[in-house]
Amino acid sequence: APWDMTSLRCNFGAFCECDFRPDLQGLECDLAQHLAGQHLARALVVKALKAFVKDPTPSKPLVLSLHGGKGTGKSYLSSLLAHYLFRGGLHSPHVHHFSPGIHFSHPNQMECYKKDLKNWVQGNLTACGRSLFLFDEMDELAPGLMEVLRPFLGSSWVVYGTNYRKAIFIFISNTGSEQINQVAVEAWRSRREREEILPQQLEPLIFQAVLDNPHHGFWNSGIMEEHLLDALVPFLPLQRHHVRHCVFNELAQLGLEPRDEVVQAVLDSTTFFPEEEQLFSSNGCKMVASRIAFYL
Ligand SMILES: Nc1ncnc2c1ncn2[C@@H]1O[C@H](COP(=O)(O)OP(=O)(O)OP(=O)(O)O)[C@@H](O)[C@H]1O
Repeated sequence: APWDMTSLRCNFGAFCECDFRPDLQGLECDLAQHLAGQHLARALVVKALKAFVKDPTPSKPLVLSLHGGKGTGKSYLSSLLAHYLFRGGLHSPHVHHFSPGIHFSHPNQMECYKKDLKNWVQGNLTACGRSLFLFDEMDELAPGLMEVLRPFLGSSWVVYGTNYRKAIFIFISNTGSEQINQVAVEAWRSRREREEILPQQLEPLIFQAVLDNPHHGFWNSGIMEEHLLDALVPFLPLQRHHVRHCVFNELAQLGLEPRDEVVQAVLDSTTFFPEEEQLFSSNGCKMVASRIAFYL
């Protein structure tokens, strides 16, 4: 319709919430029930979101960087987040997902990518301040691209008529996973509970790992140095019982009862590290869905 009230209201950028419909209680419940073994990620993300959503005029966008090994739940948590924040979830027109292999695959086109990305982010923030930008596989991003994002992440940049400070940015990578895994292994060896691992213990390790990784998109971007990230969110390696939890989730999703032989078959085909103790799944829960499809 020519007088669609939502688009009319959205011209007044500062008041526009577009299809942003945060249900943080729903998110908390879902995470508590379904996200296995990530007490730190859960607490950090929920805390950051609560503060951000309740503030009608945030001083900067919410910027989260998720770190951890393969299949530990980074993408899974991101999709739940989109689901509980936006009507339409990942399919909302205000949720933008970037993958280097798909969107930035030709290194010789970097200048075009930079220009396009900047225009895309700016254009979408003009259309709706409540937008979510999700960047996958940050450690495979060509260097230089993230520089164009830097102005959007801080508190000083202004676009006329938009409130870009209401945006959410999420960056995902495996950078720091070795350090995180090492802490988890050491905790186990010194008989400390996994739940005793504190975010303060991991944060400086992840920070340094990003600074030291020339393949990470933040390399030389100034984003780390200027502390534009609101949280470095660690994902711990998953133990046997967490993988079991993933199998139960997956079976429930398919409308099936838990079955011991399926759980056992998935666990038997999972590899664990370290070599001696066989504590943590090498691929987290990544193979669970396809293995189940195979064993059913
Ligand atoms: N902690 C978890 N709790 C419950 N399910 C999980 C968890 N981790 C992974 N899964 C399941 O495994 C699938 C794959 O995990 P996901 O894509 O989130 O991994 P990732 O951390 O993003 O890995 P990668 O670094 O390889 O992209 C998810 O879709 C989910 O079904």
